[in-house]
Amino acid sequence: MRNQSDQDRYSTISQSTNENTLELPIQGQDEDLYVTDKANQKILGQDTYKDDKKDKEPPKRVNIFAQKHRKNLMRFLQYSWENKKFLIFGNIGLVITSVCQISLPYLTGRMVDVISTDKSSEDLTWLALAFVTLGFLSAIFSFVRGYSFNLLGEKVMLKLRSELFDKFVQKDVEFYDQNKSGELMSRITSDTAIVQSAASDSLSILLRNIIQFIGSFIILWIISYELTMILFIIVPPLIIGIAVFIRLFKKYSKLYQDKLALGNSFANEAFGNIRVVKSFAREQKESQNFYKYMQDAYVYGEKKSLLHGSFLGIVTLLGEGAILCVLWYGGKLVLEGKLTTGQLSSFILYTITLSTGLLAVGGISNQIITAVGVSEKLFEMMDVEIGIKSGVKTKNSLDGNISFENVTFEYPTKKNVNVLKNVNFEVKQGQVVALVGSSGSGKSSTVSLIQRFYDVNQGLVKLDNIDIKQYNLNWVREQIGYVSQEPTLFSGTLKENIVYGVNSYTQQDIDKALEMANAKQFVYDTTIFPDGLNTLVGERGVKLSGGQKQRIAIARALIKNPKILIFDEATSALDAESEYQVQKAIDNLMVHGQKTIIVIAHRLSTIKNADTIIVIQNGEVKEIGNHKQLLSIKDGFYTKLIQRQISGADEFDSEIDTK
Ligand SMILES: Nc1ncnc2c1ncn2[C@@H]1O[C@H](COP(=O)(O)OP(=O)(O)OP(=O)(O)O)[C@@H](O)[C@H]1O
Repeated sequence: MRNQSDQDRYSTISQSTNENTLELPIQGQDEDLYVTDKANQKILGQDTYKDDKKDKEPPKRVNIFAQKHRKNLMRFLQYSWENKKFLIFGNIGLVITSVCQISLPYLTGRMVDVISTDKSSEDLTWLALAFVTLGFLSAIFSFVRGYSFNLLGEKVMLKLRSELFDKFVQKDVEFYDQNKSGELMSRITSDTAIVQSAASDSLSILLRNIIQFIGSFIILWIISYELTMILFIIVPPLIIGIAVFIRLFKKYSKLYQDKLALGNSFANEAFGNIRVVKSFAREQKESQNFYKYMQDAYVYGEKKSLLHGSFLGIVTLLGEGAILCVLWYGGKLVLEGKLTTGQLSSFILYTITLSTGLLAVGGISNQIITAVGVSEKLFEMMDVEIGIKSGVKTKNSLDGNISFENVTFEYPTKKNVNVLKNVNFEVKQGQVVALVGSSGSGKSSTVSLIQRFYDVNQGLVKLDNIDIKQYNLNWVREQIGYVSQEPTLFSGTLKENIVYGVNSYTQQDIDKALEMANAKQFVYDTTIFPDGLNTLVGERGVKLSGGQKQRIAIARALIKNPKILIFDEATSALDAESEYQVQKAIDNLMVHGQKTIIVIAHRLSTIKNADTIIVIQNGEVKEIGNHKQLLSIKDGFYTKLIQRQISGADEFDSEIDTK
């Protein structure tokens, strides 16, 4: 039995994914089956992101003949056309193997006639030689086709994936406010794979099957129109049966995928929060819950199996019935001398080719339609315009003066909520400024504007008295060093993390940055890090303590020698020693006074040391001044804030000096 919280979590995930629909391509003949299976796997892989993003749209089926979709189809075919050599070779291989394969039933029929009627061993040898030649040709060109199309697919995927990453990584921060990283990841991995298979061989295979279908039909008609008429009686119910099966199979596949998606979502959450899982000793419970999700999927798996089995049974029955009818009626025609035994054999083989072609056309076209739908979303995201346009201005060096003039700002994802309202302040070069205010008052938003992650709605943000929009965007960001509250490192070595933002550096630069960040001692302490700078930090720097991470992040910001340094002081519990070490690093920098330093300050010691304190409440600047000046305002915001901190009795209580 699920307990209540499990049920809540279960139903939340259920609601989040049930809206998603998946289309499963049907299956056709050998290679088409392979392609279709690939597509299934890709669609299956996509579930991971479906869970990540509740409102992630499923791959859409679209009418590819509508002008918009045709344009889209042409756009992704463009990726194939860039590698036309492989496309052409693949298609040559495809056509030659198709011609060979379509000739084989005819040769088989001729051989039967030679054996049973002509009884000429010379003809038989020639026919056998022709058979072998076609077989060889077929094998060689199958290789050409397989190799070319697969390589083409890889090339398309390489281009598409790197292009997507490149486009995504350049988008505004706003883009990341709107799209979850899980979704972007799956766009790059799963969606591209779906598009790739359609862009490489699906269209060619579709074309080949259509040709084979029409070709077989014409040959059948030429061999015996009477017998072909018999097929007209059998084929329609077969097509209807297949259509019904596909419908049902899709329905259950979708439900199966949905259940799998729930399981994936659950597993993602469990692995992502593994520390919480362990600290509550929930491993077994999580395993049991995961099993339940899988069991739910299994129920539909069972239904699919039954359906699949029934389908095979019915198709076999109808197929064999068709062959029996052809044999019976065809046999009569042979006995009446209207048909040879060989022609009857060819007829049967062409009937098989015709039906597999029919199945494959359905499967592949479904796959292409799905791919066009997927690519539509991909291209749409790729084309999202970058709102933050770079200016052109740069300077030899920035002095570090910052000013906000009547700045009003709302987040693009939260229209009509002014996060900053008519904000005015000025920071002179080399000053240390503390931004203080209660949670949600707008401190981080202010520093986001200084880094031009967003543009203001009204007013101006100026650097050295010039509108920030006039500057080259990369140049502006190069002038600013930023250390976030919970600094994130990249997996790699300590050194790679420190030099992350600079193209050239010397060992002295690293050492200086480490020293200023108060990190040199621990980095070079071989009892802690035997590999020194070459120590691998693990994913997101998990192998480092909070304080160590913070100091490496400070060194990373300092090595580029920025004119403006922005700190978001950590509020999360660093142990006393780590906090002391980080604080020492910050104090070091504040003393230097060569940089403009903006600290989103939480600790009184930092606040007190600042030249200027800017008090922000509800997005408005309420007070500006130094510690003493602000404390002298009776009932002032700052005074109250400090008093609240004292009564809150957290980190300030031992240091507070309100005199
Ligand atoms: N990316 C965002 N998209 C939409 N709204 C946001 C975003 N970031 C912050 N906000 C909203 O803007 C307001 C100000 O947030 P901000 O992070 O600037 O506050 P803060 O003073 O830095 O808070 P804290 O001290 O808790 O970090 C809050 O109401 C917050 O919900």
